[in-house]
Amino acid sequence: MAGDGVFRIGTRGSPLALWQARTVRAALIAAHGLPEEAVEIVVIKTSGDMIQDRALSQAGGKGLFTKEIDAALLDGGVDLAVHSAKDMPTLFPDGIVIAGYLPREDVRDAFISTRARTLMELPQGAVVGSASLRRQALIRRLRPDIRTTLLRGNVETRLRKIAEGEFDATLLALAGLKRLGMADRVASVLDLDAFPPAVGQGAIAVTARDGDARTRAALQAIAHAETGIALAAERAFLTVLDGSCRTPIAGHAVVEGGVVRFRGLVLRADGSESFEAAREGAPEDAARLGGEAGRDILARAPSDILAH
Ligand SMILES: NCc1[nH]cc(CCC(=O)O)c1CC(=O)O
Repeated sequence: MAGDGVFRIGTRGSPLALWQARTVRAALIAAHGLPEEAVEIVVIKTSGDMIQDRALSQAGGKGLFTKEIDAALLDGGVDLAVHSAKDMPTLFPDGIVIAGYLPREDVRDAFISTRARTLMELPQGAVVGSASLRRQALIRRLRPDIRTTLLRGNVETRLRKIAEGEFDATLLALAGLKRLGMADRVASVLDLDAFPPAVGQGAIAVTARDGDARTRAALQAIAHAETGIALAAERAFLTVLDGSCRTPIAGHAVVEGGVVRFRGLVLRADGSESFEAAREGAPEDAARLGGEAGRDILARAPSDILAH
């Protein structure tokens, strides 16, 4: 859209979002030998940024972080947008496509606490703050005695509340902490098997207008194919199960030696039950494999777990 040859990148304004947008900007400049002024960052406030007092699952779900940015893309105010893949809705409006993903960061969750080194070592009845239904359910599956309460806000706010003793512990994505240079706050890293990540965790997605060949071609040069394959499996899984954004869901795919391996999990909110499915196959079948895993769980899980 930009007749001036400039690429405008839309992003939220949180420190993590800005880090992600700057990383995409630097990658574009490096890949195409662009001058600094050829890629601009445009900060866009989203509805999700204004809700701090309740879980987002209670406020309308994930489109909250993308709606205003999608509108800016569609009206040409920006040419591409950068998102944490974890916070994206399963569907974008007509006319917007995911043009690629950056190479994925570590997908695991990190344990942060002033009281213990690991989740299992927390004292009986400890209070863990988290806004994530998945983390709450996985915690209670491992430690039914632990109380989980709502803890929202950006990464810095959450770390401050732990330091001030408002909660005994919290869990955050290791990816975000690394990007913000705060990995030194991590007490321990959770095991992938016991604590599978959210769909998209650690991945950064770039969206563009479907018909904008110039921007899409430019993004092709920085897109990481294996991350795209993994995300195709994970997002297909989520799409099948997305009946309710109040269901704790985990999903993770890896591409190794030309094979994609996916594992997905649906939990009851209190962690008392969980349903798992795994598939592996050719990378070009990634979306089909993720979707099959989702339907497998749909066929087995009690309907009240997945109900609205
Ligand atoms: N929901 C907020 C959010 N979205 C992406 C990340 C971390 C970075 C990532 O997963 O790429 C976080 C914070 C967190 O869960 O700790």
